Amino acid sequence: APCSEPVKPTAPLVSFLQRLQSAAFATLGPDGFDPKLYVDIPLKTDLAATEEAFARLPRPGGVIPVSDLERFLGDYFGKAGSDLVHAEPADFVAEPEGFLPKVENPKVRAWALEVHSLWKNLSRRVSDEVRERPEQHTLLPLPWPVVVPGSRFREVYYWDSYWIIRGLLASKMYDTAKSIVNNLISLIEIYGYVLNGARTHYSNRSQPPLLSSMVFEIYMRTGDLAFVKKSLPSLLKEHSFWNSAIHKVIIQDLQGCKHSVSHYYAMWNKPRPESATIDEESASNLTTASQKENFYRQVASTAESGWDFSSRWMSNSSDLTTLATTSIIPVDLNAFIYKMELDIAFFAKLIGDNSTSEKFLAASKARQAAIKSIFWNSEMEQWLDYWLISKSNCEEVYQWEAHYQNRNIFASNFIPLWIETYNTDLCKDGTMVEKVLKSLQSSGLLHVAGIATSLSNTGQQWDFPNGWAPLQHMIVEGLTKSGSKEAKSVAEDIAIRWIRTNYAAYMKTGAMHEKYDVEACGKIGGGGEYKPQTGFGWSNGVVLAFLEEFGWPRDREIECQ
Ligand SMILES: OC[C@H]1O[C@H](O[C@H]2O[C@H](CO)[C@@H](O)[C@H](O)[C@H]2O)[C@H](O)[C@@H](O)[C@@H]1O
Repeated sequence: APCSEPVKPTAPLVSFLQRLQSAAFATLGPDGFDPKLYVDIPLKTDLAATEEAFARLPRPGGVIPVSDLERFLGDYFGKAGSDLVHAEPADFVAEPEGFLPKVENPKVRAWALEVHSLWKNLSRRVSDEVRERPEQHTLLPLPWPVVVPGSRFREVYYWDSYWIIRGLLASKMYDTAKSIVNNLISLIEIYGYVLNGARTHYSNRSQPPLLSSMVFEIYMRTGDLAFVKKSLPSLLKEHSFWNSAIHKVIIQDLQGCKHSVSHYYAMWNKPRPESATIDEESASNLTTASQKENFYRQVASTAESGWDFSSRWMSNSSDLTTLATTSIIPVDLNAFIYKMELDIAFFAKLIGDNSTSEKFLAASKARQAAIKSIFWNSEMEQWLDYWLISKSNCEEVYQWEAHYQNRNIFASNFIPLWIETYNTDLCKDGTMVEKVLKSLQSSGLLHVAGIATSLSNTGQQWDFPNGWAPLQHMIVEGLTKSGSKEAKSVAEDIAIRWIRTNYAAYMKTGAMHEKYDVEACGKIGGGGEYKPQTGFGWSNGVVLAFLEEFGWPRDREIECQ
């Protein structure tokens, strides 16, 4: 699914930069080579002149000599990242009034203030050059100030922005938080959805849809109704995108009820421009053009999931070419869309649009029923991804079968806990939340330094032993709000472990990291296709959000125990 296989056209600039990337790879070799750099660099002059100069470069034996390549890069390109200039956020103050009132321990408070000050390092605005000559940049000219994840991730990313905003709200930087949302809204106005990231070549896919959650959190802090009113039309467009032909699948359950659910599906069937040399190598053993096209679509669709890459999407966890993301109905994606529906119903009611509110309340009820029928596994007390197994590639209605639920354990199996009505419903059943909690406790995911992404050590970055800030946050917040005392205390324990590991790694390396290794306190994560990154937007956001929620008493040690 689906029957049509859409592909977004590539911008001529991206095609050229990809050729440059491939030539640079031939010159420099794989050691320390980051293909993303070549699609991030801005042109100094027009594309035609740059292409002509590129064609004139000497190529003895088919390879450009290092010195010629370096000279060409210096003459014709700006530095990667030079098109987003540092811009101190106007609402940043060194110690905001009311900042983390429950953090009493002086060491933790001093560190939290350092993490808070990292917003200055990560804040940027798009340079005037990009607005004047957009055709010379892959960077998109976002209108408002931005906050980037950090290091090689020099541009705005969609789902990262949710946890960046959670941190900004703890830092009382409400205007910066709103600018981020306004930028994402500007993307919906142009493309109809929020892009994976703010570069042209990310326009063939989105990322986990958390825009409504960003608006919700900002509204809860600021009470800004005009902001909600401005956001609502874009949220409606985004909802249509995630329920349009490419993302929608119908599954009929055992009672004969048909459920509409969503999956990830990128409009792309070629190597990802930011990782083309890697994707081509991964596909090198595939023999036919259609096998390669299918693989590239699976790769891009996995990038849309945010979990790039993981055994979660592979039928053979040691073979990346078995990625089957478009054939999987992910439990977390449907939980996010369920939340989007609840949020839209809430916002519409706030601004007096009752008919939209009722329509989305009905949509949320249907999604809630679908989540229960398709994903819930009463034996394991978890929500499991559902695999679409069928002979034909584009069935209209899939028949649900129990053995197509993926019984492997992933942190995503617990993400519905994050959606508040799930908590309410779980609690109605008294012991239900305790059962899900027990299932989490016996899952093998809980470790000394946080929640592992999965149980399989595949070398992929969204697998064991890596722990990611967003996953810790959603599960901890879900347990905290569940109404169960026991769940809240487990949540606090996970948050404490996570804060300690972030602190220890920061003291050792002087940086916040993109991911951590949950097997040991203070150990950073690894694996995957690029070097571990620092900065780092969502990790900073989650630490600040945890410290705001749980505080840190004066007499509790912050060092690894
Ligand atoms: O360059 C390779 C891939 O990198 C991104 O994915 C990873 O970083 C993102 C930014 O922090 C994060 O949102 C994502 O969950 C990570 O896996 C990018 O999103 C991919 O599209 C890209 O191919």
